[in-house]
Amino acid sequence: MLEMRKVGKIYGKNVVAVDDVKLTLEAGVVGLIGHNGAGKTSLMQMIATLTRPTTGHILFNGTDIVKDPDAIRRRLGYLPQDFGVYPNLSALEFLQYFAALKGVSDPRRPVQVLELVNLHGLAARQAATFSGGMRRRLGIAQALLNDPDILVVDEPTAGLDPEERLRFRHLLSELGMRKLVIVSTHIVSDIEDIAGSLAIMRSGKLVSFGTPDSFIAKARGQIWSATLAPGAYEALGQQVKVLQAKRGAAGVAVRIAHPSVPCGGAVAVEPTLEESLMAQRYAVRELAA
Ligand SMILES: Nc1ncnc2c1ncn2[C@@H]1O[C@H](COP(=O)(O)OP(=O)(O)OP(=O)(O)O)[C@@H](O)[C@H]1O
Repeated sequence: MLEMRKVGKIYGKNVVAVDDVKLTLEAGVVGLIGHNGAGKTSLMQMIATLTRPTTGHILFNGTDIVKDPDAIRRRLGYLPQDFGVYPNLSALEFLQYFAALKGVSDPRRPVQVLELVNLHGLAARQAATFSGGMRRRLGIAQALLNDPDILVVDEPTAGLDPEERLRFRHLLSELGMRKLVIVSTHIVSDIEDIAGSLAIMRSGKLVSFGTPDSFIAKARGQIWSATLAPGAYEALGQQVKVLQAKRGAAGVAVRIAHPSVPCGGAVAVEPTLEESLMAQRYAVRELAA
């Protein structure tokens, strides 16, 4: 459905934002994971035809989207990172406005998409009074107006509370049953239960692509749990990669990524997806010690 052939993006003379990305995607949820500045937004903007690749080609159902951007624009929904709402319009008016801009002529469609994102009870309310999660859902509703085959969503859960995150995840997961949903994030937990595949970007390159299980399988036998005295914890922290540390009465409970037994008393544990990605230096998390 969507094929990236050696796609590159250079800003100005020498900022390489995306570097030689080759990837073919079909329906399902794809998590695009990478640190800040990895090139996720740049890649998504090229898919959304908001900017052109400097090198390479992107094909949608076999058609080059630079030569024929309308081929994908008609079938695409895009929720940018900095999506804003017009403060004086109600949720329904906002969608009616976007429907007109997008040439969606069916007058029932704005109401249908409000139902899809579970905001129909708030159709008459001013979007300016919505919470962050409601605004994101309204953003998705806007992106769904044309019933797209591809939905591109950039950092959708930034600033959402846990309940809103969960609701949002369900929504993307449902949409991924029928569409290609590309979700960028640097928060692994946002997509771990819903992504069928993960594309890992670093410094503009696609460094790994696979199912969540394949990343976990690679880390199996390399994630350890141990409880250490504070002094021992500090010494060990210099030698091995500590993924998580929690101080308690019995000492510091740690989870460690290491190719072999890292210390006395360490027990091999089943890796979480986040730990698997952290072990391979694809994801980071602040340590809570
Ligand atoms: N319009 C631009 N002009 C110049 N450099 C840019 C532009 N947009 C992005 N960059 C640079 O390109 C690189 C990739 O940025 P991009 O926004 O694509 O990364 P990202 O993975 O989406 O990051 P984040 O998670 O912070 O949104 C960064 O070095 C960034 O500073």
